[in-house]
Amino acid sequence: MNSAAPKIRFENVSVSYGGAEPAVRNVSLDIPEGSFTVFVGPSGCGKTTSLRLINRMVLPSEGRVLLNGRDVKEGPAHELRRGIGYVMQSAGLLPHRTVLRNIMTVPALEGRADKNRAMELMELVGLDAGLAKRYPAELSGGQQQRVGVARALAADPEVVLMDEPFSAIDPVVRADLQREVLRLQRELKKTFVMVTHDIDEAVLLGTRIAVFGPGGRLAQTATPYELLTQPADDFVAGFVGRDRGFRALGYVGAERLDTLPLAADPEWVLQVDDDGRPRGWTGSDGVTHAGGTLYVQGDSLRQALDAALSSPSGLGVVVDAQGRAVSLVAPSAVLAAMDAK
Ligand SMILES: Nc1ncnc2c1ncn2[C@@H]1O[C@H](COP(=O)(O)OP(=O)(O)OP(=O)(O)O)[C@@H](O)[C@H]1O
Repeated sequence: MNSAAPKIRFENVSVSYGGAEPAVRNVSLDIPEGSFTVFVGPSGCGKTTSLRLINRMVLPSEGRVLLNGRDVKEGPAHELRRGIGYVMQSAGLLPHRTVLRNIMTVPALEGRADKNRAMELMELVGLDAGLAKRYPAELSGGQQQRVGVARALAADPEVVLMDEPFSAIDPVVRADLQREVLRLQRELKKTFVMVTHDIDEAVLLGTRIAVFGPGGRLAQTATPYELLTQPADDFVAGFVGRDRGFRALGYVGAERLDTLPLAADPEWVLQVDDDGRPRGWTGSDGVTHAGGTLYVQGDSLRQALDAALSSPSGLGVVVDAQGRAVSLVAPSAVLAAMDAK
């Protein structure tokens, strides 16, 4: 296949379940190979339906969906789905099967169950090998979802679909799982398509974000940065939220950030340890205060602004890769660097 051609293409796709409004309305969308594409939007705007068009769980009423340039309607559904892993909101594990047998569900159907491969997958998704013989009910929600991810990867699919995979998981575990999935996608370089209604999750994970709006309309497809800085219309701007400007800073490198010498402010003395790592700020009253967040050289402007605003002296500490203080940054310098963009 031509490498420039999209992995998945929606061509003027509409889906009607027979209601007054279509669930998906005239959606055209290209999903590049190896991308992490996120479908995001409020409830009921056609995200899940769109995801299911890819593995043919739903058929278009109009238009077509192509995978590798081929209409997904062609050929048997089971062949199509062999190349597409699917992770659901509730992990959807088979309760009477052990973790290991759950992971091997799809390969076993094809007579290719391989226990060593299943153990490798457990390790890949961060599951302790000791859990292999447990049953789903003996796992936490987060562990079950990891099993769901391992199962989706078991047949070595080229595309992985995930439908709100983290929404039933508590926030701390969710952050862990999000990081793992991001790492997995980068490592495996597969095409991931995920549905969420959480814009922060979309911005965190997505390399491409498709925002769905009321009536199953595709309102915008963009990179996270474009979405935060150039929402296509009022609906997208409202959905993305009010602090989008601040979040967009997370994507802006700080190449042209003006910094100050460590002794720039006579009122405040930066304390450092023997290795030059910051240990706090001593004010003119002689009291030493804990420092704020540190800004590691090369990080985004968002981190630079955070360091400046959280510092008791009002000046953020810039550190090198070894954590040694090298300079200071004022909030005004961050704003100037933003303006220069
Ligand atoms: N099997 C179905 N039969 C009839 N109507 C359906 C069916 N599945 C979805 N719908 C309707 O289609 C519309 C889009 O639903 P869909 O589940 O795709 O939206 P969604 O954006 O994923 O929403 P949510 O975030 O709530 O899951 C909704 O109005 C829904 O009620």
